[in-house]
Amino acid sequence: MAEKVQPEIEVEDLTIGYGSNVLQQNLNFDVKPGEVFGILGGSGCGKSTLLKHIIGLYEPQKGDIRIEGRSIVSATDTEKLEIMRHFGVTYQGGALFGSMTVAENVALPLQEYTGKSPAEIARKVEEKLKLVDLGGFGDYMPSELSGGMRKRAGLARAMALDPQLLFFDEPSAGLDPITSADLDRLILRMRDNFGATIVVVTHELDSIFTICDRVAMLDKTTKTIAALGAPATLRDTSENPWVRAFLSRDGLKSEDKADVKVKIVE
Ligand SMILES: Nc1ncnc2c1ncn2[C@@H]1O[C@H](COP(=O)(O)OP(=O)(O)OP(=O)(O)O)[C@@H](O)[C@H]1O
Repeated sequence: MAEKVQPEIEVEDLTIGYGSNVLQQNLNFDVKPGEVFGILGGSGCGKSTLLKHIIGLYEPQKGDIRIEGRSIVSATDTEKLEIMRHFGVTYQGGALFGSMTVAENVALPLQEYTGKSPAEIARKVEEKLKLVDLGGFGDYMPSELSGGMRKRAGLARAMALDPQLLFFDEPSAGLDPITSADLDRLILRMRDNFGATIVVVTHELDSIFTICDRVAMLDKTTKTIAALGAPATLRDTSENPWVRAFLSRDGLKSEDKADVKVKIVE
């Protein structure tokens, strides 16, 4: 009998929003260990907000989120910090501190969370920079790097503590297609060589099919998950025309548009 593996992340009956405004409700899904899981949906449907809830930055209006079995919603501040130590996050712009060198940026989590000596930290920083093909760039300032290099430096910082769980918000936004494909390869390397579990918010269709094992598609109209599964399967077999259109380059066909209206009226 197959061994039952505990999900890395469990999202249960989750409702999220700001103030009394509900963005998404009744969200239920798991992220399994070692998978790349995509959060998709139209602009403003609440993808980044969901990610921020999962990493414990916001409190949900309702429901629970468990990371490796531990609720990040009901955790005390100390417990939350302990859970947060186990994962790495990169934000949209790479979010490096502009007044620090690349190496100093990557060293930050190591200085904050480990008792490593400066020499050990320097070794670890160079190892992580090499991993993202930025070996030798430690002394550069973020402003001296290209957009793609800054994103990779952000990734190196997110990986400084060797987390098993990584979160990326729009990793390839604003990058040219080649740089974006490099970043995709890097994400797959994290999964395949280090067994990392990765949650990614993305718009890029190429990326979705290249890196995501499964996706959750958030619908802005119904305010909940429209589809959950492997992106190619959803594109080819979903009964929801919006889901098929979103995942294909065709856009909505006219008969599907009529279908969507009917569904909304229902
Ligand atoms: N701190 C905040 N306070 C109030 N409203 C917010 C806040 N952050 C985001 N919003 C609003 O919540 C909605 C969803 O935002 P969010 O960034 O989660 O969407 P998204 O799906 O990630 O969008 P995009 O694809 O455009 O980045 C938007 O209408 C946004 O203006």
